[in-house]
Amino acid sequence: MAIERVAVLGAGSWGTTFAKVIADSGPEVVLWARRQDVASEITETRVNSGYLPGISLPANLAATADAAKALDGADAVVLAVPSQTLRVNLSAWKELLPPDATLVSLSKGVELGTLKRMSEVIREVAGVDESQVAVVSGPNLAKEIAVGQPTATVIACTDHDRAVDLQHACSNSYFRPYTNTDVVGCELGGACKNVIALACGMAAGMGYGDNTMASIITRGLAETARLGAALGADPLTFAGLAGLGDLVATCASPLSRNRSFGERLGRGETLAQAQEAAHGQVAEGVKSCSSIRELAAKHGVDMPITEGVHQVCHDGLSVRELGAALLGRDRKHERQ
Ligand SMILES: NC(=O)c1ccc[n+]([C@@H]2O[C@H](COP(=O)([O-])OP(=O)(O)OC[C@H]3O[C@@H](n4cnc5c(N)ncnc54)[C@H](O)[C@@H]3O)[C@@H](O)[C@H]2O)c1
Ligand SMILES: O=P(O)(O)OC[C@H](O)CO
Repeated sequence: MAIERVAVLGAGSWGTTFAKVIADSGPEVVLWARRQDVASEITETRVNSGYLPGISLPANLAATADAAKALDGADAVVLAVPSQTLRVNLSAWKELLPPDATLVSLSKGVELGTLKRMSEVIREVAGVDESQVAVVSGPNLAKEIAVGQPTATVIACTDHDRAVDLQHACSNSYFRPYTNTDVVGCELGGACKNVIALACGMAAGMGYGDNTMASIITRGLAETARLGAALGADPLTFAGLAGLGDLVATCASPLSRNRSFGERLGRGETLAQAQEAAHGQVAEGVKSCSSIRELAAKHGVDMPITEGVHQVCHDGLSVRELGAALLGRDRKHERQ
């Protein structure tokens, strides 16, 4: 089914950027903003200055603070809120969802408490089959895409035809989406890389260079792939855009909120100071390190970097102690 009208719920960095990507690809887009002043600013000036200063949004992108208006007649509903808030937000929108619309998750995280992936939360709250839920994940730093820098991504859905419809709706001269049916692998790649980026940031903040970075990225990918194997993901997904691609972009970029957050901790700032510097924007890994750690324990998977990041963020371990703990572990084979 051709997608002609899309609702994007969440007007933060990625929600606003992805709304622009779709509008630049052809469909009509209505962007829902939690705050009326953000919706009004976009309507009146075509700019969301709080999240994407200087970026002019296209004419086929409308904004509203009324979710019913955004959702009316939508062929696809894109969910662009922080992962730990998805359940509450979606519960409020549930009765307004058009029955056959593709529900698309942009959020990268694992829910605290339930240990569910975002597509699982969507299925549960909206009461839909897995074939109706898609996930977008890849090396997608919003600020680069907003200025039209070339980027690829993955649209994962167990229903390949639905993924292809969505692929058509967001393909343009600067954005190239690939499809994949491995929803589990794509979601785990997106959630876990935030935690690994925190660790890379900590190392950078301590003054360590590229060898340390590459070591954390590679061993971070190894532990992500181990969790994926336990949860039935396709191992090859982790060598793709939603695995290695996103991991490299997030761990290396000063634009990443997770990496920047970790860097502040590495320089000796407290969690509260790093949180204040984020100006209300989410560094998803700070919460997801706990849910991913718990998910790994539940499945008997060893994730030492995730464990260490959790201890730094929530148990008072210092970044120096984390480095020593990781290097002091038992020696082992690379593929264990
Ligand atoms: N920014 C990026 O480059 C990027 C890229 C890919 C994926 N993501 C993922 O997309 C999701 C959204 O990220 P973002 O960058 O748009 O985040 P953001 O912090 O920039 O914006 C979050 C948006 O959600 C809204 N929101 C609704 N309910 C909320 C609540 N209870 N608490 C806080 N905000 C609430 C906010 O008003 C805001 O519009 C995250 O899971 C993130 O990991 C982000
Ligand atoms: O800014 P971050 O760390 O949330 O990362 C943004 C995107 O997920 C990169 O793909």
